[in-house]
Amino acid sequence: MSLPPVVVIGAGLVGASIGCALTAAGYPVHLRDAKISHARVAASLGAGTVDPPVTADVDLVVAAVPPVALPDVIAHALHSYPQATVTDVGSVKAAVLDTLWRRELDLGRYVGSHPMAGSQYSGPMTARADLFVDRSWVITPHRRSRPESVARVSELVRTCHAREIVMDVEDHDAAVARVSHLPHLMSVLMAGHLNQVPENHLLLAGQGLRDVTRIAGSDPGLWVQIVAANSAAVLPELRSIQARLAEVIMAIESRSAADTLREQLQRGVEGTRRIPGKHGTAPVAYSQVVIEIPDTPGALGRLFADVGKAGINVEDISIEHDQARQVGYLSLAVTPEQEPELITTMTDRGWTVV
Ligand SMILES: NC(=O)c1ccc[n+]([C@@H]2O[C@H](COP(=O)([O-])OP(=O)(O)OC[C@H]3O[C@@H](n4cnc5c(N)ncnc54)[C@H](O)[C@@H]3O)[C@@H](O)[C@H]2O)c1
Ligand SMILES: O=C(O)C(=O)C[C@]1(C(=O)O)C=C[C@@H](O)C=C1
Repeated sequence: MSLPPVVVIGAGLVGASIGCALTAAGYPVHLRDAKISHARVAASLGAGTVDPPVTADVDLVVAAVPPVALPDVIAHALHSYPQATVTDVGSVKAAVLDTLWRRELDLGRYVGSHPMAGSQYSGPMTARADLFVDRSWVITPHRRSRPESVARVSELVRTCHAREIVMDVEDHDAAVARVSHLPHLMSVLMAGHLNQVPENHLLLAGQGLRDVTRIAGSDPGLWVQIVAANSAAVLPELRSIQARLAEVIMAIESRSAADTLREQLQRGVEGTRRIPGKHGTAPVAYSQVVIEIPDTPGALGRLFADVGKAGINVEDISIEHDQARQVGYLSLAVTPEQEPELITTMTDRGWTVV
């Protein structure tokens, strides 16, 4: 039996990634975007088709547009696809729902959601079918959401191989202020500070700086909307960090305050340990295997092929470029048990393990 059509409105990073995951699972996906070129690029990458669907057959609409456009797009979708459950993937939930309530719409078929996966990139070119694999995906039903619509969004989450978490909108917004929006602003402040660092000092940048600034490369147009929509939850978090920063400054200023500084550093260690592992389980300490790769076309592909042949499950990767030599360093995170096998396999295949 063929699966019912899904419409994805907004064929950017998140929308096109959902389109790719649904297409891979056999769903016919119809892509819509204010920029037809985005929908076409997404279609060419396997996210669906730009052809219009038969409206009455559509059973799910996913709104993946920037936060300010969400209320209009959701309201329009509820009207245009009368049989469909409508969900959105916006990063902030309460403001959108409040706007929809004020319009006095029948919201029974609307259930908000938010995949906790993305990147610093925008647009369909950066879409990936596996973006949501093992990531949390929050579903935020409201008091009028129909159970069958909630179930339809759950199925979307499962199809994208994500891990469902159900929350109400206020709790969701408080949580993302802490684990997404505040970290984003911290990264932005750190990266912005680099504008006053001379170039010869930047040459010394290692992985630490890259780790804390990656997300600062995100689209400011999107993030100004996210922070504005969640300002009530973000402000107390910022104030709390402001107080901690003042404590750190005082501790460093006053030579006798080493204990205060140590306390802050220890709090940091404890905080990192509280971040759950990939599957929502206790965090796992992975081993990092660093492999030197020549800066030549195809080198990365060959390396991944060799890792694949070894049958080793890589949990995370990062690449650092050597500023002076034409090489890069690929860091592969694997379980401590797999580390010796990976090192042996890669060395046998002629790679330099650093
Ligand atoms: N970027 C992330 O990491 C991330 C992660 C999870 C959720 N989100 C949320 O997902 C949504 C989309 O973010 P993104 O990163 O994919 O952005 P994006 O810029 O990559 O894609 C947004 C797409 O929506 C299109 N669009 C804009 N207004 C439209 C309208 N009125 N009608 C139809 N199409 C329209 C744009 O042309 C673009 O193709 C946002 O609400 C964001 O909060 C983002
Ligand atoms: O990994 C990243 O690049 C992200 O920042 C993704 C991230 C996050 O903070 O986790 C950013 C905003 C979204 O609303 C959801 C996910």
